[in-house]
Amino acid sequence: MVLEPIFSQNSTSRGLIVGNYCHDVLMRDGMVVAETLGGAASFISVVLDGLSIPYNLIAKVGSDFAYATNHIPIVIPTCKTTLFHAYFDSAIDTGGHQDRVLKRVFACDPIRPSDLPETGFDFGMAVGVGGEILPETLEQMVGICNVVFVDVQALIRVFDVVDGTVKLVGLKESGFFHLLPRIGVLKASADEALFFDVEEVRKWCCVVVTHGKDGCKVYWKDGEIEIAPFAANQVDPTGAGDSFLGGLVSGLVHGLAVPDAALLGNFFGSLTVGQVGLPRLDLKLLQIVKDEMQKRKMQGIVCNERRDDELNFWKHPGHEQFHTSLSAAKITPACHIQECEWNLSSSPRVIEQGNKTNLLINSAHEGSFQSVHGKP
Ligand SMILES: Nc1ncnc2c1ncn2[C@@H]1O[C@H](COP(=O)(O)OP(=O)(O)O)[C@@H](O)[C@H]1O
Ligand SMILES: O=P([O-])([O-])O[C@@H]1[C@@H](O)[C@H](O)[C@@H](O)[C@H](O)[C@@H]1O
Repeated sequence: MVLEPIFSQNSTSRGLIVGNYCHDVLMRDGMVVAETLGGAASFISVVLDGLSIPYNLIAKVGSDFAYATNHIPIVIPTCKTTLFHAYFDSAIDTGGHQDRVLKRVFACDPIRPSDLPETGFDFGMAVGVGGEILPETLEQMVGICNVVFVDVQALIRVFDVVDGTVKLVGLKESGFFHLLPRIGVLKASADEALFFDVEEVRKWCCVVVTHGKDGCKVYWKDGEIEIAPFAANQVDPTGAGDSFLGGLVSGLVHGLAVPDAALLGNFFGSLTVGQVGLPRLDLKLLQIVKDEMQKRKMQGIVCNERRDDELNFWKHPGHEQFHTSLSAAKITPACHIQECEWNLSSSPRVIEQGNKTNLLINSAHEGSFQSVHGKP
């Protein structure tokens, strides 16, 4: 298992995030309800910035790119920014992603090995959304990063040639399969995990499967463990997995054991589904999270003091308390979690400009904001 190197790092570890930013347009029953900055790289940035983890980010966009971001992307003047249209159908609302049809409308340039810096990184994150990560790019990443985290969506998404509908192919057919023994963690949603054999892949790398409102499960060569979710009022599932990965990696970089880091992943995933687009993280909340992470270290659960990689996969005493403390942070009155009081089935239109979000209240929806409290 190639996870050990990250345990020997500390919060000054430098990461490399690779994946394009994109424009996301969310539609409900044929109507545009929100336009937001997207791309796994942008969701992950929010979490890493919030937890003060330094990183370089390689993303490409077109000259139409509409947002201000902390990390400036490479602008390709001859391309448009990758654009996704996500169609939600309120007639089949399962509270997750199953009701969504996702179409890639434009694809910006792929990220090639020559786009990556030559210097070494403590960790890398291969987090493409529109097919921009090539096998040779991932190969280069595993060469320059001590440990690489991969979102399987970067490897197995294919796009219908006529209308861009996102489909998935088996990991074996993806052209990336041979690289699995060289990566640290493969993250997949439950739907994506159907496209590879977890029992086979866990022999080569740690596999984390996310289960929406039910949390996640971590598999490694000799064991597996379920990690409890956090309650959330889901209004938009987009980017939950990306924020999850940001939380998981941040936890590991800060020296948490794998179950605690995965819990942090669940925490940021739950914050993301409560908002449309990128999560807006309250500074007070982030400070509480950092303090709680620090407490976990003080309890002696410091992975970078352990040389036994295997031990880092099991829950240590205090894990449940860590969950309780993070849950409490979400409902601390001082922390203004900006969860929306409406969901995509009955929502005002949200337009993000720069890094600000505007709600354009459509008069047809006035007075019809749908409370999502009590939704699964
Ligand atoms: N409705 C929800 N309530 C609470 N947490 C959620 C919810 N949906 C997602 N999450 C959190 O976000 C993580 C990723 O969500 P999931 O839907 O599994 O991934 P993806 O966004 O990649 O499809 C989950 O493991 C969970 O921790
Ligand atoms: O995780 P998920 O919601 O299936 O997939 C998402 C895409 O649909 C979206 O276009 C993009 O902005 C997100 O970063 C993420 O990749």
